[in-house]
Amino acid sequence: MDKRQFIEICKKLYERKYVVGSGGNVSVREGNRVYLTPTGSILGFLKEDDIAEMDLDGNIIKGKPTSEKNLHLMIYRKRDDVNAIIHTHSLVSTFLSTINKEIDLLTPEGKIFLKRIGYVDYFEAGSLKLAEETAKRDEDVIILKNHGVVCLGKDLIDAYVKVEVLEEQAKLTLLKLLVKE
Ligand SMILES: C[C@H](O)[C@@H](O)[C@@H](O)C(=O)COP(=O)(O)O
Ligand SMILES: [Zn+2]
Repeated sequence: MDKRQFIEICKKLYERKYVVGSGGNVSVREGNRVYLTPTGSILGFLKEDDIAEMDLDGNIIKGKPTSEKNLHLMIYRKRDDVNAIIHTHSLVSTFLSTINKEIDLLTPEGKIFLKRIGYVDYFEAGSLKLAEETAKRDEDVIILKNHGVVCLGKDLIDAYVKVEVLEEQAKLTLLKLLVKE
């Protein structure tokens, strides 16, 4: 696992304000091992040695993994094609979920990179129910109502691009709502 890239991506998510404070979490799967951000960590300040480790059965090998570890593990167990998961609190993507507005895929970027968006009702952060309901979806981009987003990728870069393109499509959707015809 490329720990340098893992840390770099986490830093980018923080610097570009897809998360603030200790929000958000990231994981990468390699074989039976899953590498995750530690619970309560600030993604912009992580060091390689902070990265927690689990196996797909849920055994903790190193550190204190994210409180959303069950969400990450349940998705990996169901989706062999997914090797990276990014959960953020992207502002506009999350805001639109608070007013029950779906995100329109308004440009080729959205159609090409996001394809379909799934929606999950509000369930308590870190709960098994949130993990179960999110893992039920078959999209690669999932909105967690009144909470944030989850983007799945074949690798970390793939998941990261989805986070960025999703927030751009959310901003376009908001602008469209604000502009009176
Ligand atoms: C309230 C939590 O921050 C929740 O939003 C969780 O989903 C999150 O984003 C960060 O939790 P961890 O620090 O446990 O990864
Ligand atoms: Zn969260």
